Amino acid sequence: MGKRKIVVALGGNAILSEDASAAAQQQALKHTAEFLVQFIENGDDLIISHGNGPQVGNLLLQQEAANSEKNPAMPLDTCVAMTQGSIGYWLQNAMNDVLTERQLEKEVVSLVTQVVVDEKDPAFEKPTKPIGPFLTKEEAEKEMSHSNAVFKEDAGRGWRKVVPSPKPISIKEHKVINQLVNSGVVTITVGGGGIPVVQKENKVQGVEAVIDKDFASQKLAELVKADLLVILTGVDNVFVNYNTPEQKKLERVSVKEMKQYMEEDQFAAGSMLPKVEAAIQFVEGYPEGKAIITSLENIQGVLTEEGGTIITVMD
Ligand SMILES: Nc1ncnc2c1ncn2[C@@H]1O[C@H](COP(=O)(O)OP(=O)(O)O)[C@@H](O)[C@H]1O
Ligand SMILES: NC(=O)OP(=O)(O)O
Repeated sequence: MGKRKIVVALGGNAILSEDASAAAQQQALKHTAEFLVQFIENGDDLIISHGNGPQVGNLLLQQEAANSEKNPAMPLDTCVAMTQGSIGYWLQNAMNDVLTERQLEKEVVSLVTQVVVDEKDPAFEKPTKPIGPFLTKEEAEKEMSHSNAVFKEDAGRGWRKVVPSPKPISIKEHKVINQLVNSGVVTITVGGGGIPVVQKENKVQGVEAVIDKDFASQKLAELVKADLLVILTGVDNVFVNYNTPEQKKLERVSVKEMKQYMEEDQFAAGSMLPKVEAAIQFVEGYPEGKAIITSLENIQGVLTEEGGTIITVMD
């Protein structure tokens, strides 16, 4: 397999388990880096993106708890920037440590990245992006009774705060990201879906939202003309009839077939559906590209392009 330009989007389990301490997240990222380094050993050029849903929600709670006139809570765009920075810092060092252990010479950088959205995006009227901890129904109802916050049930896993999640239109730093990756630098970018901004003439202005990292990664893969968009999550494959006795794993799938499954409601909103939609959008917009949805543990399958769920425009 020749050298490829790959955008890898890291799912929640690559960063956070039960323990939300900095030390535990750094440890989880070290484990993740041990898998990711296989792309570098394979000679691929790597761009890494990651989520921030649990972290940005936790940070908002900390902001609210300490809010005072002298120490005001930061707005959501700034909280996204803060989590992009902290996770990028952990991941950059985790990658550097593993590269050093394997005696691989490679530069790694994490980049503060802003993603432009449309201020008229209907998502601002309808919050859908789950962030922060899972609550019980009773806890969520109590929170909603004394604030404007909206909580929704998240794919059978509990109740979570939801915030607007507009679609990415463009990525401010995409040219420099391309320059970095083309020079062989492992680039960590669009963390947490990117800092959401709207364009006001020649300036940008932050907006209160959390962009879905799978859509931001898709936009990035399109802008840098990646050969492969890899979406890493908690399962080796996308399934139809998921979690039922009839469940069937999907291996090589065309966009046409995937769209048929979407019509049948095979993919849960807020979990697998955005990944499938991002994969479809990438290969439709850039038919030379391929998208793979799989787990971190199955990177060997990605290296050979034989494992995971591979989505292409071809029938
Ligand atoms: N049809 C499906 N096929 C496979 N997994 C599915 C499906 N529907 C829902 N899921 C669940 O969605 C999860 C991925 O979503 P989520 O955990 O929100 O993403 P992330 O890894 O980005 O944090 C999978 O680990 C799986 O539990
Ligand atoms: N921003 C984002 O999509 O985060 P998660 O993947 O953690 O939900």
